[in-house]
Amino acid sequence: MKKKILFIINPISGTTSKRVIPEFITHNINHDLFDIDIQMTQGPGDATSLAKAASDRGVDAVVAVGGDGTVNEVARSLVHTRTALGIIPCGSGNGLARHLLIPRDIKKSLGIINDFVIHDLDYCVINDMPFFCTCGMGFDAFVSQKFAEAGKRGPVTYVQKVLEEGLKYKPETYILKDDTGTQSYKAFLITCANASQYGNNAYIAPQASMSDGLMDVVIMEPFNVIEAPQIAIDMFSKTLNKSSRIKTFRTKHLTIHREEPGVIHYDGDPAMTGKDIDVHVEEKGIRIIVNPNGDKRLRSPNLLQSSAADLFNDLSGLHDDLVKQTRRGIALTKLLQKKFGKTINNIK
Ligand SMILES: Nc1ncnc2c1ncn2[C@@H]1O[C@H](COP(=O)(O)OP(=O)(O)OP(=O)(O)O)[C@@H](O)[C@H]1O
Repeated sequence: MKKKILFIINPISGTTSKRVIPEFITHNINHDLFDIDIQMTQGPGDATSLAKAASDRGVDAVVAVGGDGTVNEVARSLVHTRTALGIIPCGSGNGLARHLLIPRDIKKSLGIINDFVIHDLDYCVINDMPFFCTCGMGFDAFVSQKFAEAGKRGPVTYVQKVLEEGLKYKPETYILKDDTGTQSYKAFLITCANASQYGNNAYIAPQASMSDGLMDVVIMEPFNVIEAPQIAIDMFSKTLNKSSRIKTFRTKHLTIHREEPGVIHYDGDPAMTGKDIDVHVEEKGIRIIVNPNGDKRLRSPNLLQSSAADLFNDLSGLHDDLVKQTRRGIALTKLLQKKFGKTINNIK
């Protein structure tokens, strides 16, 4: 018997027109294996209700044709059901698709749907909001809010926003609690990562896995202007875990307390929360059509990237030591000046 697939297209995702996509899907899907239906969303939230109705009537897979926002809207209706999530990446960031090594070439990503290899993978929940890629608070949530307000789409706008706002952003203090204990951090941002990247190959948690039952918690501590470019380079070279300004650990369940209520993001969409935030993993809670030929080594840094990151972080450590020693030197000089000043005054 043929399997049933519903394709849900978000016409405003990404920067290119989706007009020809229905025809493209109809031409390239394997009609010997699948009966398909294609629907366009009319507005935000539409993908969630369309996917829920499809899952309720026993459709085998719902394919999100869009970016991480569309994937999130579809996937939240499919968790803990038999209906699998498929992705044709057409957004601006495509974080989950990139993590899963699903190509942005529509013909190739349709080939993956035709292969129909399904894995049970993890997803996470922040308060009561499911996310599949990353959630966060601090600077990344602030940027996602600015991005949503800007109303424009595309990576150039996003980078422009990051650069404009990054210079003004003030770190906050967060108290993190998991089964190993409680720790307080002053942080520029905190990300909980189910998958490895924000999108656009910005790897916030290069070693995150969607099949380990754990999330990677990434704490980015405040950094100075000299360190900022290297942090950006590390993010795009998959070597952020080597940075001295990054603390990471893995857990199943985390609570976070911050001084004031504020904005968080889940899969790039902003939302307001109170001072207390709860994040947990739902192990193997969603079925996803994966790329059976994806080369996982592509998620690791190459030798050059890895060595460059090691070298910079050694230099950065040296710089910190020098700063500390200079501070100690200044303090010692002041002390000596005080002592000698007194002695000289006494001699006088
Ligand atoms: N027909 C529609 N008109 C307006 N907005 C829509 C429509 N359908 C869906 N949306 C909203 O569009 C938003 C953006 O979609 P999506 O995240 O898929 O694209 P993107 O932002 O370009 O990609 P990415 O998240 O990968 O950067 C979603 O949050 C969704 O709620």
